[in-house]
Amino acid sequence: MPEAPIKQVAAGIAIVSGMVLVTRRAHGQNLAGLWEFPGGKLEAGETPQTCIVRELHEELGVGTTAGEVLVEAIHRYPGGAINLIAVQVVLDHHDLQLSVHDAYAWVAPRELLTIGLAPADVPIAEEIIRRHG
Ligand SMILES: Nc1nc2c([nH]c(=O)n2[C@@H]2O[C@H](COP(=O)(O)OP(=O)(O)OP(=O)(O)O)[C@@H](O)[C@H]2O)c(=O)[nH]1
Repeated sequence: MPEAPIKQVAAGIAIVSGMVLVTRRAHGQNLAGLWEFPGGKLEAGETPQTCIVRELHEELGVGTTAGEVLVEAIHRYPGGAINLIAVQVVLDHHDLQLSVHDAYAWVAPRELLTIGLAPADVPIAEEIIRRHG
């Protein structure tokens, strides 16, 4: 069988006072209980930046200014591969309204590897630690 194409996924990296925003995948979702950087799959015609602005509005009820791509990393899950594109973001405010996740947290960069991140996120966390840890 031909391999499915790699899904392009944008993830927002928001850092405020040295702390990084992470969100927890809710019960019933793929990878439930694991922490991730909020975001989602690119739709046709989207850049990582336009995608992350749309996703953070949908998922957290917040406007965002999207900046540079920090790093991207391909990860192969049993169901197919994703290319996780970490986009630096500045949130308009920090009063977040969750709609698809069941929790959010601000964590120190070096804590990222201890909280139970989705496996695809580990190289992203390592890059954040290199730059901000
Ligand atoms: N947004 C986001 N998704 C991630 C991260 N790490 C990671 O493995 N993923 C995976 O990338 C995909 C993102 O798609 P999505 O946010 O649109 O989620 P979804 O549950 O609708 O996806 P699905 O079609 O796989 O069920 C999911 O399969 C999710 O598990 C991350 O840090 N942020």
